[in-house]
Amino acid sequence: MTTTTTLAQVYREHPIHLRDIIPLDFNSIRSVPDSHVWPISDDFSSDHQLMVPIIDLKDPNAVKLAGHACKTWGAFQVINHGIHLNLLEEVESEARRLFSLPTQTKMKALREPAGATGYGLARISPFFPKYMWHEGFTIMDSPTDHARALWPTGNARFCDVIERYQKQMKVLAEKLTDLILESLAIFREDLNWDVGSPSTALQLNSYPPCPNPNRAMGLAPHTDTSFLTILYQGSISGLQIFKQGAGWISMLPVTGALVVNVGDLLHILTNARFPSVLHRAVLNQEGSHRVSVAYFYGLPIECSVSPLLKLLDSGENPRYRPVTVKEYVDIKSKYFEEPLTSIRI
Ligand SMILES: O=C(O)CCC(=O)C(=O)O
Ligand SMILES: [Fe+2]
Repeated sequence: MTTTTTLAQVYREHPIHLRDIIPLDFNSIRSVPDSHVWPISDDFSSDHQLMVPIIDLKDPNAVKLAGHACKTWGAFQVINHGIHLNLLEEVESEARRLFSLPTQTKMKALREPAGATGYGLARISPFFPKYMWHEGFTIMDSPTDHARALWPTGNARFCDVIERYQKQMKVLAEKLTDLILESLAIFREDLNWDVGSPSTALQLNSYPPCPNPNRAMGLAPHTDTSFLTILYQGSISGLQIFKQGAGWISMLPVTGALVVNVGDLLHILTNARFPSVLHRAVLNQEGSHRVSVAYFYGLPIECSVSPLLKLLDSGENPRYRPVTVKEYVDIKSKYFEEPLTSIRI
């Protein structure tokens, strides 16, 4: 008998303690509690002049530029991506509407300990000694169940915007995947991706105004478990990526642009030629409430991922053993720090 697993089912095997799910009641808090105080870091505000590439998808050189950006940065921003600014603004506004609900209402959609969707802290929280100044809302497939809990009498607008966004993100993620594969001279036929549909998730993030933004962390450094991630961050900065030799670089918001991050699965497939980018979100110094919307695009859960031999230089060995997406998500849920090391050959 074959059973098809879903991403949510993989997460079910890694229950999280409620204390690592329930966010702080940010509305009632006047100072940063010790549980949320991070060691002072002098690198929160990065003054590097380096600029992550902005790629125009209509540029005839887009393929080459995307390949170069993935290789040297593990990230880039895209413009002319085909998603209307209106829809980006609508999804941001729905996210703000959700996070502005009273705490008791948001708690009605709280993620369950063994759950994958709903309101709560980031999944990476248990791996850090301090809590983040963050609340999130995860959607997989249909948003309706949680939306009904949040707005029992009227949730059509939220669901409509989210569903339109999910649909368009999927189209864009596929377009970006084709672009990236083309930059590597890889054809879809070289891959074994026809074993199900892509595993995707939509993550709404909220970073409420913080009384002491230099002592708290928005979202701690991590790489995404996806193949690639498409992030809308509105007009408030906060996202930073780590670049070897340069340190933390701010990803400055560009009106209407979307951030594309290389995720772990693309990292494995390319034998680290396109490295998954370490990134974090720091808090806004001016006390603005920042929200962001991340679309994680992953490969089918049963798909086996390994470095493509076609990409290896002569004498270069594959660094990673083959893993299925399910197995990799499982490993990352257990060993947050070194998931890629644990599959090294
Ligand atoms: O809010 C941001 O800019 C980053 C969000 C992020 O990295 C994530 O949701 O995985
Ligand atoms: Fe991320």
